[in-house]
Amino acid sequence: MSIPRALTIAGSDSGGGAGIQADLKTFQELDVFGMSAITAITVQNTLGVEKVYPLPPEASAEQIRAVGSDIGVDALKTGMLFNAEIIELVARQIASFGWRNVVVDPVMIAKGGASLLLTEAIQAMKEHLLPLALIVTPNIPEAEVLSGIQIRTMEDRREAAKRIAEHGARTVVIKGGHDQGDRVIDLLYDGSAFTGLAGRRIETKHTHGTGCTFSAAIAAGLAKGLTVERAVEEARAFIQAAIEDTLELGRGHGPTNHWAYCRRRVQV
Ligand SMILES: Nc1ncnc2c1ncn2[C@@H]1O[C@H](COP(=O)(O)OP(=O)(O)O)[C@@H](O)[C@H]1O
Ligand SMILES: Cc1ncc(COP(=O)(O)O)c(N)n1
Repeated sequence: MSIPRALTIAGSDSGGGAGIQADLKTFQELDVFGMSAITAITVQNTLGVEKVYPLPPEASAEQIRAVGSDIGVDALKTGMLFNAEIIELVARQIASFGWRNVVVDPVMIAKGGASLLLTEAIQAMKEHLLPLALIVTPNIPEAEVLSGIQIRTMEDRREAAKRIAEHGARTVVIKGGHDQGDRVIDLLYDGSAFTGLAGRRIETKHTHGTGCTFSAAIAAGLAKGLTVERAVEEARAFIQAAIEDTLELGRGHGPTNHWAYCRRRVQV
């Protein structure tokens, strides 16, 4: 039996709700063997990011080389990459292995406002990483930065997706977590057609790590051989359950519940 293998290249969240920790929990729940290449260590809890310690760029590259050359990678995701040097070395490793199932979560700013990507690194992300992406998953503020346009309407969102695709990402998913109203819509653009994945908006402050969890679930689906559309659909169901079954941890913006999706499946 061959076990699907997924790699996360991201920052560590000591609070366990986002970053590497969220990704590995998600891989585990979705029956995928999880591996990690840590790019930075954050001192973080539900109240916010207190400090960021980026690792030397070679540390990220060497972790990727070590797992890629031995264990193998069926799919990977990137999260917090922090600076241009890390982005360049990570992109070089991904390209040298020729990995295709690449999910880029262009993490820029934590929900609490801390910067997880230096402004000068945005160009490196567009130039080196987006061309390698099978899927890129910006939230609305990240989509505005990557596309250079302000997003107010659904039409703006479609235009932004087209512009982001011009950087080379095969599929663009603009996430709707920042939507107002009673529905959230994640917009998927595959280079020719748009698909809206709508869900009920859950009123909660416990959404720490939603984007990390969502992109990790997509990578898990790709590792198992799902199509892009199926992997995104399952990731939406995973994050919806994880937000709904809140854990109420911490005094600030708490983590989502990584057990929820699979526990529900066992019950039905
Ligand atoms: N309050 C919410 N209710 C339902 N789904 C949500 C909510 N907040 C986020 N999501 C979903 O979580 C995923 C991550 O979206 P988002 O929160 O926008 O990402 P990020 O963490 O990068 O800001 C998306 O699939 C989005 O639709
Ligand atoms: C290490 C790390 N990676 C990513 C996020 C983004 O998550 P969120 O936007 O939910 O704060 C984070 N807070 N910490």
